[in-house]
Amino acid sequence: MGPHPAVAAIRLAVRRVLHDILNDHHASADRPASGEQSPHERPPSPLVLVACSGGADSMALASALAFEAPKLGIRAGGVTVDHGLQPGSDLRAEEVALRLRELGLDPVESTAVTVGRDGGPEAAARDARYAALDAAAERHGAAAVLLGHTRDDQAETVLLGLARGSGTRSLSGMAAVSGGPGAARRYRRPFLELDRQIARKACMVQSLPVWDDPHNTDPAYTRSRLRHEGLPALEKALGKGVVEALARTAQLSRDDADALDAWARQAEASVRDAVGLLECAKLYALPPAVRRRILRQAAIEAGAPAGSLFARHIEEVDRLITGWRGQGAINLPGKVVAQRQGGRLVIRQG
Ligand SMILES: Nc1ncnc2c1ncn2[C@@H]1O[C@H](COP(=O)(O)OP(=O)(O)OP(=O)(O)O)[C@@H](O)[C@H]1O
Repeated sequence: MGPHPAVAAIRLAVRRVLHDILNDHHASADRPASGEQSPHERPPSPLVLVACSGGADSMALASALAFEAPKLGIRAGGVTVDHGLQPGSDLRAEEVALRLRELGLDPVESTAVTVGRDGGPEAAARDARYAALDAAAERHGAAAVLLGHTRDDQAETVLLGLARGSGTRSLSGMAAVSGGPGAARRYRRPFLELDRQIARKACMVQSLPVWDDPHNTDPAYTRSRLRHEGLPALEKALGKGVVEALARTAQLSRDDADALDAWARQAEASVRDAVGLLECAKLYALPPAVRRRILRQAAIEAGAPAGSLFARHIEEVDRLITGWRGQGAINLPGKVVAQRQGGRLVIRQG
């Protein structure tokens, strides 16, 4: 008898991603940086780490990784981050690490972080967590880090973007593959198209103990309210397919955003004058979606931090082009100033 369908589903999702990681690994081994590597030298087997909170999604992920990796000659390890936000969280983290070792993962580490306050509690915890995961990946020379985000998490992310009134990039949610410092394809999300219930079921039938983070049900957190009140209300009003539709929206938006980004990169060179300043008349002629991307990029290059640059900032800069009535300089985050001078748009740190 084969494995339970839920277990088969999580394993298949992980196996696909491990194949991608192996392909990337072999491609990079085929390009020796020094040119001195012997063509017969086999690259060492890659290490893949699972980022595990001890929750159902990432425990299911850890179990599938432990099962699939050895079959492909991949080493599998795990990291759990102790955010230090609840009493006894250090013991919890040790317990999660123990469970990961019991699954046969090696190396396994539990790493403690200090969560700051920047951007609110959720964003601060996330920043600290990714910094710790990046550091662990570097320390162990890992080829990739797996994250347990599911299709439900993706739907929540799309709704949050929608409610913020942001553009297609934000509606495109989380990428199946994304980067960390110095490693463009470090993070992989094998469960992004998988129903959260399947991960839960897979833990249950494998008798894996899971821990439910109290933050996930704490109504003080926006995402938690969305998960427990917002999405169920939407499903009640619109039908069960909402989560799937939102996840599909993410993919469609990602493709659109990628295409518009590419268009903006191409158009950028054509709107600059001989000394590299942006020409307002040429910007005016572009579609707003392309023009705003160019303006946003120019602000970032001038030193505005991407994370604090919002749509309303760019709209205001855009009005220097489309609604010119002699406005003064526009102040942007990072002490960047945008102003119109003699038909040119000057964006620089002031
Ligand atoms: N404390 C942690 N240590 C290590 N990885 C974590 C931790 N918290 C979250 N992650 C990783 O980030 C993913 C998303 O976490 P998030 O808290 O947004 O989702 P979740 O639905 O609570 O996931 P899970 O059920 O796995 O806890 C997790 O699946 C896991 O891979």
